[in-house]
Amino acid sequence: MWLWRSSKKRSFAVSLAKYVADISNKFTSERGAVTVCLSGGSLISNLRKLLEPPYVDSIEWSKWHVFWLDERVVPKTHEDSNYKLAYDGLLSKVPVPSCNVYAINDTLSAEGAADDYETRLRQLVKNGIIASSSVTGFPKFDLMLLGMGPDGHVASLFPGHPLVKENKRWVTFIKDSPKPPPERITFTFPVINSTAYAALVVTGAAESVAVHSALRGTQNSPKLPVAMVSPEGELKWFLDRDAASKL
Ligand SMILES: O=C(O)[C@H](O)[C@@H](O)[C@H](O)[C@H](O)COP(=O)(O)O
Repeated sequence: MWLWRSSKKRSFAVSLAKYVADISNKFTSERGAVTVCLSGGSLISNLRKLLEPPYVDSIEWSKWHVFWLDERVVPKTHEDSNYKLAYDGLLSKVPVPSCNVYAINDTLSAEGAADDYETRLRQLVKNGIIASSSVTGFPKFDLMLLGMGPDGHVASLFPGHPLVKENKRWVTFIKDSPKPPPERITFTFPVINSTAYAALVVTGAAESVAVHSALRGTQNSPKLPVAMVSPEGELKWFLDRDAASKL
């Protein structure tokens, strides 16, 4: 595990952009594609430096395949949509082919959208776009960019919710999310923990208690979802000064 903490907002976003660009370049040169999973929340604005030189020019955007770790079950045009957030803030500004952007089917119910997303992922594993973990048999994405909520949730896996224990499905759904809106789909922990690279990108003082619990907690501390992120590959934390203030 690797931890990056910042005292300046600017260098935080630059370090994150460099990390994403380096991983992108590694996979696009090694296998001609990179699979990148996004979250909602503050992540997209934290990726803002990707839109500036040298990163914007060094990344082979045409080889990006973009997925969502979790998505709210709302139309793609809705203000709550994680797709819309990423499209407006990042994807509309870089040349990722639209056929490589895997949004949920927003005409389906939560259950239907989760089933449909999993089916599409299975097809992409068959086609070799998404790698497969020889250790777990679950899909092995190249890079997952995770946010974390003040309660320690990641993706739409919330503390104390039975979904944190799901160990068969790749994608599942929740209809009682404590963070609105209530209906979402989410990757499960076996998928998150099969990834090659994972970054936990956390900003803000409200998150500092959960950051402390995950990184410095004792055996008696409650096991937050964020503390269950334990990828097959490499995990890096990117913390701004406020999020790291209790460490
Ligand atoms: O759809 C969502 O709600 C997000 O994907 C969610 O899991 C997010 O990553 C965290 O809640 C952190 O959000 P902030 O970065 O805004 O704290």
